[in-house]
Amino acid sequence: MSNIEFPPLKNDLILRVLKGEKVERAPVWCMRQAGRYLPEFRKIRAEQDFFKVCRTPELAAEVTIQPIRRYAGLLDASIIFSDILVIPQAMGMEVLMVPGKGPHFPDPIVTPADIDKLTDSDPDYSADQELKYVYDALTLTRNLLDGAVPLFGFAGSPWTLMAYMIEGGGSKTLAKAKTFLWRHPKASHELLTRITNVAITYLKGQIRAGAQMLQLFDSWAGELSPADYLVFSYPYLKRIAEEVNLAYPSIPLLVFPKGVHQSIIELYATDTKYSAISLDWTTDPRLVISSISEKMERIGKPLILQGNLDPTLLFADVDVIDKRTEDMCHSFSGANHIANLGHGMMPDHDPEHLKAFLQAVHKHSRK
Ligand SMILES: Cc1c2[nH]c(c1CCC(=O)O)Cc1[nH]c(c(CCC(=O)O)c1C)Cc1[nH]c(c(CCC(=O)O)c1C)Cc1[nH]c(c(C)c1CCC(=O)O)C2
Repeated sequence: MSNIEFPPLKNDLILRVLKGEKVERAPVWCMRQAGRYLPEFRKIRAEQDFFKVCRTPELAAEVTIQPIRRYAGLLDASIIFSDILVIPQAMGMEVLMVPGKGPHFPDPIVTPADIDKLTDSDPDYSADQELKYVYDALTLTRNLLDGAVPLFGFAGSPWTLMAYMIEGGGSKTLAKAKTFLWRHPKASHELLTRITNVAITYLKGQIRAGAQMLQLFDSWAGELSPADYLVFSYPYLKRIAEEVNLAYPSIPLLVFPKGVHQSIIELYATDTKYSAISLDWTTDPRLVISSISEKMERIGKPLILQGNLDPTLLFADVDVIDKRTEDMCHSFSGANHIANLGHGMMPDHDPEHLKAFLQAVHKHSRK
């Protein structure tokens, strides 16, 4: 935990759920809750480059707190405004955020020799130094939150980051990244190991700076077959949880392996140090709960699941949002539940519809 003294926490609902406690209602937050669907965010982005916001603690803190302010009393967690791609940047790669298009790497990894250009193998390399601006943003944000809600830190999974570093941006098929795996398995494992090492340092640094929980985003998990996932992604995420948990056993770790199969979700629940697993909307929580709750009881670990409303449901009418959120909350009964969307907020979502979702969770998840 952090040695810094912070304002006392006023809402610890999500932290109690993550300890396995039974609580009065499901805590709720949303992936990408700070973002372009909020006019107050667009106002800042109209004047500032995306990574400038990430690198300026005052701006990152302001944008992190915007949804907490707007939805006062309705959100139960904040997540530091940053991006998973700060790790590739911290390893020496250039990443631009192109308006309307998303992330762009002008000089992606094409051959195994390109891995040698990454800076993390330099003798005087320090991931903590490269990423200090995120630590500063976390410390400032935690102070400015004044204990309203706990603060998440996060990182991308090694596989998802490797895929971006090779694709050079978004992709429909990940053909380049996967071709690299098949052609260069040894270099792939070297790259994954190096990203893992930086991620572990980075996540521990986020805890020292004030992060109270951490989420690992494996957004491109579902692009790998279950067998390949067990070779190229799962072992690295497992190791991250082991090493962070060893250093800071009281900090809860969450993992979002988007699009994976049931068998992988079960492995995360039973065989890793992750406290909670975030489900996307294509997974039926009832199936996860019915197939593993007995085993979880035997091993003495609570089953804690996060999710999983289809984000496009926020485009529906508010009465539909209310009903579908009620169904969603019920589908998690039998597990400790953290309500969330099954993926992030979208730029054209209506802020009032997010409010309807948050209110519906408060209404329908009461025990
Ligand atoms: C894959 C991924 C990225 N970034 C992230 C992921 C994992 C989660 C997921 O799968 O969505 C994680 C992320 N990105 C951002 C956050 C901030 C915290 C929060 O959740 O509110 C978090 C946790 C801000 C952001 N990251 C980005 C934005 C929008 C960019 C802008 O302001 O112009 C925000 C608010 C940009 C980004 N960053 C990334 C992409 C693909 C894009 C473009 C998407 C788009 O344009 O909507 C990479």
